[in-house]
Amino acid sequence: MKNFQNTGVRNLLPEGGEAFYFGKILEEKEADDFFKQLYDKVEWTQDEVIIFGKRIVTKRETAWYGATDFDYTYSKITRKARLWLPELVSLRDLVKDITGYEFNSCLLNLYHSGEEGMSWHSDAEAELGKDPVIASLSLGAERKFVLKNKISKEKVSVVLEPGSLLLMQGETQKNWLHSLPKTKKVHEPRINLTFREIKKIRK
Ligand SMILES: O=C(O)CCC(=O)C(=O)O
Ligand SMILES: [Fe+2]
Repeated sequence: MKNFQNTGVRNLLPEGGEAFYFGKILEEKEADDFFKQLYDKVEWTQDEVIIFGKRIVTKRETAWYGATDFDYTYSKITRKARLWLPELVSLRDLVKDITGYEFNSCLLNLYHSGEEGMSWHSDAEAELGKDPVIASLSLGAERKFVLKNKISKEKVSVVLEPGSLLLMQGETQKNWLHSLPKTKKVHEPRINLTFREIKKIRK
């Protein structure tokens, strides 16, 4: 596991995991350009989720990309990942230069406004293996991201700026949940990319 403390990047979590906020790793213009390219080029799809037995189509849109067309299951539906776009390769490589980690897949989320968010969860799918490393890059609107300890319920929040990077590693997914709260204050869209390493690729 990599340590970033000596680079001046602080672990936001007091215990039980590591969440390093690197701040902006892209200049404003670059972040804007990536936002526009991805907004247009990514094959966004709305997810269907079953809540209280009812099939509901989420407003938030998602997409999976990666090195191969592996199968992934998301809210109980299995789909095939799409192959890397050039923009995603550039961002993946940038994240690798900064963190030292290699990733073979990326989940993208498009939140059209503050009315869309993501509820409490941890990224602990079996495909990711034990103690996954997840690099989260944000574009577009600034949004608050909150981590909550599963036992003590202690909360830690951070504002994810456009062009910024957050890295979760160690036992973060085991001990902490995270969410992107809805907010009435944000009217602009946001794209989030979470780079992940799928350990067992199913095709
Ligand atoms: O949009 C975000 O910042 C969080 C996304 C997230 O938690 C996920 O995709 O698992
Ligand atoms: Fe997540």
